[in-house]
Amino acid sequence: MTLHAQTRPTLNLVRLPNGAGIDLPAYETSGAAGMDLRAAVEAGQPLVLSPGKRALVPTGFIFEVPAGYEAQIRPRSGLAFKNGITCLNSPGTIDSDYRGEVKVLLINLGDADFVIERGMRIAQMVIAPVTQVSVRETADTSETARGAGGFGSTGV
Ligand SMILES: O=c1ccn([C@H]2C[C@H](O)[C@@H](COP(=O)(O)OP(=O)(O)OP(=O)(O)O)O2)c(=O)[nH]1
Ligand SMILES: [Mg+2]
Repeated sequence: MTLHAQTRPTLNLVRLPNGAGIDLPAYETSGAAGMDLRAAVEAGQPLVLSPGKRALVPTGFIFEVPAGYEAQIRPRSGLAFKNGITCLNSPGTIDSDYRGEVKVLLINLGDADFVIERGMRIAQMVIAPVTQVSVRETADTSETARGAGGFGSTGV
């Protein structure tokens, strides 16, 4: 089901000079969680990512993430599966008070050069609500059945 447009928060964005002609971030299907982001590398000067290398890829936009939300930059599964391309800091966090260009930190975990052309869809961005908490130091915690068990404590 498509979230009705009137109930959607608005993502204001500013196009930077290097973003000229780049498609706006968009949901590729009606129920998509993420909007695809495109590489704003220079036309005719593709970025070649060799195996094991990483690069900060510009998107050409400043996003004004609404207060109370964050933007998560996540890999595209197709690029990950076919080419070993992923976001090194996945999910990347775009703060609602960030006013710089959004960039995508890609790494090539595959075994071949990966060529990033201008306009290529390199990652996806999910807008998600966040909660900020007040921090209070206490002497002890409440007791639970789990206690300090973790990291496989419940078995396989
Ligand atoms: O994939 C990313 C991750 C972050 N950012 C931008 C937006 C974000 O709001 C800012 C800071 O990101 P983060 O908090 O993850 O990085 P940091 O290393 O903690 O830097 P800072 O000290 O600036 O917070 O950098 C991006 O453009 N792309
Ligand atoms: Mg930070």
